[in-house]
Amino acid sequence: MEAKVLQSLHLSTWIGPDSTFPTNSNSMRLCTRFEKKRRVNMLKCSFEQTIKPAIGHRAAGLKISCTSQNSLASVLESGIYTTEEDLVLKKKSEEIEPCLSGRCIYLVGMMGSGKTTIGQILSEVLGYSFFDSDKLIEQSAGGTAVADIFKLHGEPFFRNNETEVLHKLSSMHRLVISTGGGAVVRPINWKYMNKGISVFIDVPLDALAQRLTAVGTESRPLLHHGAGDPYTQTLKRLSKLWEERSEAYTNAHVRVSLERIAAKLGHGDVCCVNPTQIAIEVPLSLSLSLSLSLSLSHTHTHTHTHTLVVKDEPDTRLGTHPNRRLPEEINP
Ligand SMILES: Nc1ncnc2c1ncn2[C@@H]1O[C@H](COP(=O)(O)OP(=O)(O)O)[C@@H](O)[C@H]1O
Ligand SMILES: O=C(O)C1=C[C@@H](OP(=O)(O)O)[C@@H](O)[C@H](O)C1
Repeated sequence: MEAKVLQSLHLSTWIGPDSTFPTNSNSMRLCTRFEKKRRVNMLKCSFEQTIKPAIGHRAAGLKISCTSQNSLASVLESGIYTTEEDLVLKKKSEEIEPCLSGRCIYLVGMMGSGKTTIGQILSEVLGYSFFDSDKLIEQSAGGTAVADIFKLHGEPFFRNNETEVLHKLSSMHRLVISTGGGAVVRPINWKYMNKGISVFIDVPLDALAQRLTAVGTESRPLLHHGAGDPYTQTLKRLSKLWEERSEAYTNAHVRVSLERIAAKLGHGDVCCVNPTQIAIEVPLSLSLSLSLSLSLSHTHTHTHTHTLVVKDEPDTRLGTHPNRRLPEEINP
C-alpha cells in the first residue's frame, strides 16, 4: 500500500518502495537518498482514516511531513489516496447500479458475517442509504438494546418487530439493509425482502466464532453462554443455529462465499479477506446473475424483452447463485 500511495502522489522518483518501513498502524517512515542529499533526517507519512473506520476500507488522507535537522516538520504534499480495491469496488458498483433500478439490497447471513460492515461500504459506493434492521428495532423499542429486548420481552416480540421493520423498509428504495441473522427464518420476511435483492454473505462458522469471540457476545443474546471456553461455546451455538437456518439462507438471490473469495485471492485462510474484497463480490455476483438471467431469457423466450421473476415467496428449489433470477426487468 505504501508504495502505491507514493506513486499516486508522484513521489516515487525519489522514494522507492524498498525505502519505506512501517512504524505503527497508521504511519510509516521513509529512509531515502533524498534524506541524505537534502539533510532531511526523517520523513513521516500519516495515514488518516477519512471515510469510515471499517476494516479494509482504506481510503486515507496522506500527509507527508518532513523533519530536517533542527527544524520543525513541514507538509510536503497531501492528497486523498484510495486503494486499488476501493477503485475496483467503485467501478463495479457504478456498473451494476443502473441495473438495480433503485431496488434495495438486503444482506443476509449469520451473526457476525459482516453484513453491517459490508453494508456500510456498499451503500457508500452505490450512493444508497444504509440501514441496520437491529438498530431500527432498537429505535422502535425506545432505544432499548437488542439484548435487553430479548431479556425483557422475549424473542417472539423481537421477531415481530423485525418483521414490522422489514415491512416498512420494503416500500423504500435505494437502501442497503443489514438484516439480523435470524430474519431469514420467517417466510413473511422473504415476502418483504424479495421486493429488493437479497445477498447471502456466507462465512464459515469457525471464522464467525473467532470474530464474535473477539468482539464479545454481549450484544448478541442468542450467543450468550455460561461457563466454558468462549470460542467453543460460540461455535457450538452457531452450529446449532446454522442447522436450523442454513436452508433458509438459500432463498437469497445471490450468495457471496468467503471461501470462494479467499481461494480466488490465493489466501489459505478466510480471515485474510477484508470487507472491501467481500463487498466487491456483491456487484460481481449480481452482474453475473443478471447476465445469466439475460441469457436464460434469450434461450427460453427468443425475444428481446427479458422479464425477470419477482418472487414474493421463498423458493428453495432454485437455490442461490448462479441460477436464481433477480427481481429485475431488463430491456437490452
Ligand atoms: N472481513 C472481515 N474480517 C474480519 N473481521 C470482520 C470482517 N467483517 C466484519 N468483521 C468484524 O466482525 C464483527 C461482526 O461484523 P458485523 O459487520 O457487525 O457483522 P453482522 O452485521 O453480520 O453481525 C465486527 O467486529 C467486524 O468488525
Ligand atoms: O441470528 C440472530 O437470530 C440474531 C442476530 C442479530 O443480528 P446480527 O446478525 O446483526 O448479529 C440480532 O438480530 C439478534 O441478536 C438475533
